[in-house]
Amino acid sequence: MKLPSPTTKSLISIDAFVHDRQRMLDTLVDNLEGLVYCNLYDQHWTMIYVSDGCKDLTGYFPDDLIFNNLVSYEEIIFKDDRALVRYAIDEAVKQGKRFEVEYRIRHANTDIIWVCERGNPIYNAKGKVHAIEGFIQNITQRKAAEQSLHDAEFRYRSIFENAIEGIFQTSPNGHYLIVNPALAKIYGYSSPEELISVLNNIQQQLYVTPGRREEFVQAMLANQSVHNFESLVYKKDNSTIWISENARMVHDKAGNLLYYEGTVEDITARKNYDHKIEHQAKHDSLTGLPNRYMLNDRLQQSINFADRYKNKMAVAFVDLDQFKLINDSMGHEVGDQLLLIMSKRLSSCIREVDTVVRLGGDEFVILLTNIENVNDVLISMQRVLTAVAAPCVINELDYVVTSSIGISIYPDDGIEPNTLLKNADTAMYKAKKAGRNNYQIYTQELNEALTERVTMEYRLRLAIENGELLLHYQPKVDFATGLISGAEALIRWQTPEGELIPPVKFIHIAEETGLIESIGEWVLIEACKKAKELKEKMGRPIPIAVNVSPRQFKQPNLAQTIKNTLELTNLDPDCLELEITESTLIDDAAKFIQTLHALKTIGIKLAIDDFGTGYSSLAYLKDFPIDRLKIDKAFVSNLENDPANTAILKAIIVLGQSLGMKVIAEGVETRFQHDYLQSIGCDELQGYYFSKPIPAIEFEALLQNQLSKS
Ligand SMILES: Nc1nc2c(ncn2[C@@H]2O[C@H](COP(=O)(O)O[C@H]3[C@@H](O)[C@H](n4cnc5c(=O)[nH]c(N)nc54)O[C@@H]3COP(=O)(O)O)[C@@H](O)[C@H]2O)c(=O)[nH]1
Repeated sequence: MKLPSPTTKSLISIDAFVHDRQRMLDTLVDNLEGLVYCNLYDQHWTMIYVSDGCKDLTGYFPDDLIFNNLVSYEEIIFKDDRALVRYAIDEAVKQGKRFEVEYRIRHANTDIIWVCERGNPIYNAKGKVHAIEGFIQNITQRKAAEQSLHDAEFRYRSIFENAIEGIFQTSPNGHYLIVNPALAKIYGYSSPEELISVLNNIQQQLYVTPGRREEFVQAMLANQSVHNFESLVYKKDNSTIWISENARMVHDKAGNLLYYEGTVEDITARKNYDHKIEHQAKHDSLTGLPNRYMLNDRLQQSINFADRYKNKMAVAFVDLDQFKLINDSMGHEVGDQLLLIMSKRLSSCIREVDTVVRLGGDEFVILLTNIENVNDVLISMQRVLTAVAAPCVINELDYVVTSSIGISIYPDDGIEPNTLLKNADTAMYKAKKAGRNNYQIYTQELNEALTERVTMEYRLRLAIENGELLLHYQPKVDFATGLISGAEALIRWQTPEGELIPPVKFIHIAEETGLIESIGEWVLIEACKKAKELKEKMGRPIPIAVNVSPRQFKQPNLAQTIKNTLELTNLDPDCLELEITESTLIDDAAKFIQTLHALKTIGIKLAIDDFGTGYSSLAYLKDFPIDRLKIDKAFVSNLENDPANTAILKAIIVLGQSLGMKVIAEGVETRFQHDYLQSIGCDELQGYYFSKPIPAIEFEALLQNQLSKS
């Protein structure tokens, strides 16, 4: 096929096509979002061609810029950026390359606009640059976005770099990917880089507890994150600190685990403080020994141990015998030192696996574990007795204290911690009773005695409330006249069932529990009322003696109570006598004498009861403002069989009378005893020979009988 030769018509259509193409390009260029230009390579960037986009970009019409009619492009470029633009273009010209430069221009409305200019130099036939052509685009929005991204990045970097908490990313296989300076510092490294390169196996190098990293990973898998994951970790220098980690898992879009990221806080100070507080709560502040709070824990542990190894454990309740006396008389400083010494001695008597607990005051508990043979416990306790009783020097003075120890054995004497403690306490009580400085093992009989005692205490409280107590009176007879010279009021407990309980069965319980104080007051009032009544009925004073127990005697307000009672009952003081046993002075003789004088000033009579059996030193006797010595019945009752007693009786009578006291013998049961005592000059007698203690009404009848005969 032959091609048609060009005709005039076809030449016209080619022109038209060329023209159309130019128009299309012009349209395209003018509609571009930006400015297409061609300028001279001169100092004004003199524009020789500017597309219509000029107006939108710069606010100027193209004609304003062409040949710098109104403004040159150099002037439109933001002043501070002009050098930058020139440098970029100069470099491109030098190297014959395209250029791209971002800078600011000032819009005709004075706004600053970011633009990106891309262009290239145009060379003439001699290879000299005579123009630049290119495209300038508004990039203000992109720049703003970049800026805010940059700002945000800067802020986050600043947080990362300056955070106090450590921040990390770690790979699932235990390598650090990124750490901040704070984490490096927490772990003792000079920089994050050093940490990442040295600490390259978290599992082995970081955690003190083996398997802790595994626990971290497990916790992560379970919850996708960990919170307050506290661990002891090694620092670079191998010292340890406590940290708390909060971290989460980070996955890619496909759900694959990328890394863990989280924070680390050094909580060593808090942990130490918590530890200190916990230690304080569980230990005695003076001795540092575990305290009562810890006892149950340790006791339960020992029991568990005994169960596991099928053997026994022992609970020993240790009470220091003379501690209170030393503490009260020498002051708390000496008391504290004594306790410190004792706690060390106790600790030195036991094995590492055993525990000494200070319950408070002078009470300690020793827990002995892994006992194969109870004899071993006794050997340990003998060691304790010996260690405690060794003299200790405090402020250059020697102090000696002993201990009373009660022992209970698991499981023989109880399987519950409380039962074991209670039973050891019961046994300790028995050790005290047995004269102190000894140990006692708990027995069932001991428990029964204790139960009886507790029951008795309960019943006694009820008896006081229900008015079941009453007084019997035992006459005292004057040897010289044969007349009743007074009486001793002796308490009885009449139960609703009609049983008459003698005082030996309950006075000691009242004394131990403190009930004696209210009982004593009641006895005093009853006895004073009776003495007042008898004086009125008989027309002469019939003094009544009441027994004052050691605990009552130590009441600071005893003298005042007596004064009040005398006032209340309107009784003359010389119609009341107090009988005080010798054992009352055992603790503090000076205080004893001081109280006697306070009582004496009231005008009442005072008698030393059970004289000869107690501890009163004869040297003291002369200082006692005493009216009567009452010879203990032990010297009287055996008179017939033990003639040695005659010498003692004679001596007491001579001694008492020479000190201006009357001497009365109690427990006189036979004619022989009566006659003998009379023959050696005893002043008065009291005993079954004349009368047993009898109800008030019978005593009155006796008095009436004597009165009618006189
Ligand atoms: N604090 C208080 N103690 C009191 C009170 N009432 C009594 N008591 C004390 O109880 C102990 C026992 O008293 P009791 O059973 O009443 O025995 C007294 C007499 O019955 C007994 N006695 C008297 N004569 C004879 C005798 O010839 N033979 C003999 N075997 N016993 C006899 O002696 C007891 C009186 O002793 P004492 O007090 O030492 O004078 C006793 O210790 C009482 O003190 C009270 O109210 N408060």
